[in-house]
Amino acid sequence: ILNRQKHLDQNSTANIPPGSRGLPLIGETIQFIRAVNSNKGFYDFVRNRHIRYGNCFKTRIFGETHVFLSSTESAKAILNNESGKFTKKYIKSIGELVGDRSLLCASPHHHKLIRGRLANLFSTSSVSGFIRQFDESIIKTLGEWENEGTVIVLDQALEITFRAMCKMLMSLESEDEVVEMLKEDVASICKAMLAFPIKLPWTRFYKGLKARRRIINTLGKIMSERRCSQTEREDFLQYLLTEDDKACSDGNPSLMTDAEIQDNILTMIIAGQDTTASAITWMVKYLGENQKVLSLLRDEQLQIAEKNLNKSFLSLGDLNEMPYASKVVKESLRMASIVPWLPRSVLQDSEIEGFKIKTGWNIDIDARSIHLDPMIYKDPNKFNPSRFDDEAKPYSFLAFGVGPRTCLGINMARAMMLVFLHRLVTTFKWEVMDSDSSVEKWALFARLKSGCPVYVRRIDG
Ligand code: HEM
Repeated sequence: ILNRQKHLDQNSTANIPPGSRGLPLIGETIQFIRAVNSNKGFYDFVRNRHIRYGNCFKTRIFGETHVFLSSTESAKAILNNESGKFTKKYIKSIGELVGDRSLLCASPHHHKLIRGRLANLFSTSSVSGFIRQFDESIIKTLGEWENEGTVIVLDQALEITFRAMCKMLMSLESEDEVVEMLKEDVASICKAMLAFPIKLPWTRFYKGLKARRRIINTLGKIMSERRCSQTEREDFLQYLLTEDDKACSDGNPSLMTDAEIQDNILTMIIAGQDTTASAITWMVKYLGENQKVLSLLRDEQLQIAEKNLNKSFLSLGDLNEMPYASKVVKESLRMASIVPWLPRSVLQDSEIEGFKIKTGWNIDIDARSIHLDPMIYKDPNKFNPSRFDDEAKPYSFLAFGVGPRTCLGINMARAMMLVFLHRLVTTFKWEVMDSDSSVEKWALFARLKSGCPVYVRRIDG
């Protein structure tokens, strides 16, 4: 496949990508929603068309044209975006739910400013502090598991990651009343993200919007209380407010408005909770089904546990000494492809892989197909962390994206997965009680429908 990306000229012989435009006006939206509402999940819609049409195809959903691409060459060109011809774009429903000031939806210029501000929050020292907090919380949760019993991993992981996000962003503790309410509202927003953007009281989308409004109000109240409080907190919100106040008192314009801070705190909860919890759940399933891998992993982790006998919590240094666990995390992310495709919009007519791509179309890099391409990964459906002993082919590992829109929380996410792994494998043995790989309906990120029930037994029990 040629990776030629150039201005279309009058004489271009490039073709329009293959694919069906579906019915007038609604295109293939019904087929898409049918997949969203099935146990195979919304990716099934893309998988079927990828099989039928190949690495580049076109469809129409929610009134817009989408082109799906699944080659490392197109990933490189589009995600790096050196030509400046592409911008990030989510479907309308997602945009309205996270808010137009969220860095997910901001214009390229605005995105640069907000990302610059938020990137400071993810410094090495902030990740180090987070690891300690997170470890403490994991130890507490695993301590509550019975000596022997069945645990639903997804429920536990959603709880743990939500608590971690609330603490890191706003110093909210699980006992705080507001946390439970926020959790339910965030879940309603996530369920509304793939819904028809119809605002009628009984629709999923409307309920998601109402949940968003409640969250924004709560965040507004938390911010006002913070401004009046004498207590200095060490969290993301404090940092954003202090920087902002400093700029204003120096006579500079506000760095981020309150509305921007609110949209972006909400964005970080949504971007960080569900994704990491789903990834942890798949990882537990893959390990439970691959005992040889688990045994190698446990050997590595028990050595670290032994070395840390006199230390209560893991540090960043410990996580840097987990080469096998890091490969387990990477392999789990490859196989699960939690974010199945990376959405962009075309700002200027282009030619990609020999096909015409028109201004205004959406272009989606199909990360899942790349992750499961046998030409890139040998035996792609085999869970084999050692495949990452060698460097992966450039642009073939897209779990966190690449380029200027790479996941901001990548180090936090990896840290959460490694800390969870360490505590799990050094405390428990487990058996996966339901091997069904069906995914939850309406979920934006691939979540196991079974939630992955496991029967756990303490190692020393
Ligand atoms: C395993 C867990 C996670 C996965 C698989 C994941 C994956 C991704 C992916 C694929 C993107 C979009 C990249 C693109 O479109 O090119 C993204 C963006 C983002 N992620 Fe994550 N993420 C995870 C955890 C987190 C966490 C823990 C946080 C924050 C605490 C976070 C914050 C963000 C933000 C703010 C963006 C938007 C970046 C931008 O548009 O500039 N993510 N993530």
